[in-house]
Amino acid sequence: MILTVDVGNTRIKASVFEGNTALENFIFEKNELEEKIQKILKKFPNCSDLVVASVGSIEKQSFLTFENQLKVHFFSHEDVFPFHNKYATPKTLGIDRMILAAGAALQFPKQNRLVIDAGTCITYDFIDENDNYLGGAISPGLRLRYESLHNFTARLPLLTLEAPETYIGNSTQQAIHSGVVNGFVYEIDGFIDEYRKEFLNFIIILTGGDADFLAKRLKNTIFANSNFLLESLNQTYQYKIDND
Ligand SMILES: Nc1ncnc2c1ncn2[C@@H]1O[C@H](COP(=O)(O)OP(=O)(O)OP(=O)(O)O)[C@@H](O)[C@H]1O
Ligand SMILES: CC(C)(CO)[C@@H](O)C(=O)NCCC(=O)O
Ligand SMILES: [K+]
Repeated sequence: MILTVDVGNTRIKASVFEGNTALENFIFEKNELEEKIQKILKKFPNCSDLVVASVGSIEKQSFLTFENQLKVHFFSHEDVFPFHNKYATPKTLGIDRMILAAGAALQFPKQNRLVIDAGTCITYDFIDENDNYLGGAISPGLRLRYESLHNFTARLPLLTLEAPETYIGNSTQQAIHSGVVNGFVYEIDGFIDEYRKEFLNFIIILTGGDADFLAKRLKNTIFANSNFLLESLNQTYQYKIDND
């Protein structure tokens, strides 16, 4: 059994895998890290490996306390990945994006893939059919858009996610919901259309905290898998073991 942990910029997600099957998923805050992991390990004492991808503020040292209980692997740029990295600054490429790209390459061999992660940030990652990682885009996620409108203006309230009634918002609240949610949807549909101009065929994987909300609003029909990063972490770890 493998315990995978994704330290994002907002919260931490974890999943226990038996082979390729996720047995249980967990979401918790950064200050609960040690307590929650101990709880998971108590519930699943057969966990032999703890595998971490962190883009958040939590460093490798925070996981070393578990080393007397199981094998700990903290993914870094030094690991082997199943793609050729064409990013001009490979050392600054987010480890979450590398894991997503690896998962896409391993799960969907020999085809073009676009991975869209709608989390704190929206990230777009393209891995072509020859397993070249080309790059993509980074933009603010849904909650970040609501927060930045409020934080950097005097008059805009902080709203929580709500589906706008129409694109013509007829009140401050509706105008903000339209700008944030419709802007988000148009952005993603627009990017997909742009990729379609250049690549005849590709599969799209949509993941992240806002994936389910998004999937039903996109013009393009896309299958959402909010557990894709943790699944990819599990698979990339198997790949690492087989190729080290
Ligand atoms: N309880 C929650 N707390 C925070 N965000 C939530 C929650 N439920 C849904 N969301 C949505 O999830 C998005 C954040 O996504 P996610 O939780 O995947 O981010 P994250 O943990 O920072 O991961 P990453 O850094 O990989 O994006 C927000 O835009 C928000 O709309
Ligand atoms: C873009 C985020 C914040 C998304 O989680 C993360 O992948 C990151 O910190 N990336 C570093 C910059 C880059 O990927 O080029
Ligand atoms: K993200």
